[in-house]
Amino acid sequence: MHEQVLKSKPKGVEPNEGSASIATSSESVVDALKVKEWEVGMFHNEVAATQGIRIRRRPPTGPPIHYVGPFEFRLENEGNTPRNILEEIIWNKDIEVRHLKERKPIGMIRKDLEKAPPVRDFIGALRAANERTGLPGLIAEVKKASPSRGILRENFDPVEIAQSYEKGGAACLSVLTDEKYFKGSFENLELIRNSGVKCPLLCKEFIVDAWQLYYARSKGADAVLLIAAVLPDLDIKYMTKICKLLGLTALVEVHDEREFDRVLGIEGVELIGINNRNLETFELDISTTKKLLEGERGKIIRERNIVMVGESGLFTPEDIAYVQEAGVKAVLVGESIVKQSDPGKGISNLFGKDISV
Ligand SMILES: O=C(O)c1ccccc1NCC(=O)[C@H](O)[C@H](O)COP(=O)(O)O
Repeated sequence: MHEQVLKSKPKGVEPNEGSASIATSSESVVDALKVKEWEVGMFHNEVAATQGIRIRRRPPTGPPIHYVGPFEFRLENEGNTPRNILEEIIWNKDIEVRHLKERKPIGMIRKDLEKAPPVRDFIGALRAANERTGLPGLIAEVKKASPSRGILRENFDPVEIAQSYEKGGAACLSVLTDEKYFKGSFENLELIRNSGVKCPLLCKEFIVDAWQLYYARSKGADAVLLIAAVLPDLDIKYMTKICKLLGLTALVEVHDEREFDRVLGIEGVELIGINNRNLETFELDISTTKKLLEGERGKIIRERNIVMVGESGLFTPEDIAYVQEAGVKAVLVGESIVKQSDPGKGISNLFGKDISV
């Protein structure tokens, strides 16, 4: 493996969490633990790689520190530098969730859960909209920014946008809660939930830990996103079970055939999204939805009555017709509607007709 010296620093200067400062015997134990953590992280990645998952999890403490005299060195190699934007988001999320968990352990969240608003039927709302309009049920996304598009809307009032979406005929809403890359927040989710908006809410987060499921529910979410490009099968199985216990709907997202086949192998999945956007390269291609639903996979979906969602890159009535023809009963749309001065009217433009009636 190619390695290069990333940084050196005198001992005692803290470079990032967990680094040792003075070489004592207790610190060599700490170092040994760090090496162990690193190895466990590697093990997780090896298991994930056997399932075709390219997104690696962050090495818990980075690679082991090497001491040379009064200096410590970390080695930069392909194992401790994110390879693409999705991997970078996931590595940051790992750190963020670790800190949030420390501040709010699961025992504390359980108390909040008792006070959480009742769960709304996410899939039921999508099916009802599809039956009512004959068009895919709309999950309208409340999103201020994204890594691929930058700022989408300067004048961003999450509640106003949510209300306008609901008035325009959205069946459900997707609320970005990631702050660093999407300028979203859990505060937005709570504000929308407490504003009188009745649409069920998807907490659009990068889930890396089951703790986040409890947290999302405690903040009023009705559904969460599980990304197959990030989560190994066992995590998806475990998390879908927890979702069921909490009453949450899991929208499991795939982007290619391999991810789709993995998800179809997991019992109890009822809602699957096909993301037309490659989250590693940002490439958009709405034929991804069609390609994945052709042949045997489409047949399985129909037999199991799974609701399919076409996600990303949908801008025109022709795009909607194209993914509907491919077999989706719902669509998840952000950019094309959130950018409109009147997002509700943006929905009519997107569908080519008023779907609120
Ligand atoms: O959109 C991005 O740049 C992005 C980057 C990394 C991870 C996820 C990302 N987007 C999430 C989504 O897929 C979209 O927010 C969602 O499907 C709506 O897409 P669009 O209608 O194209 O805004």
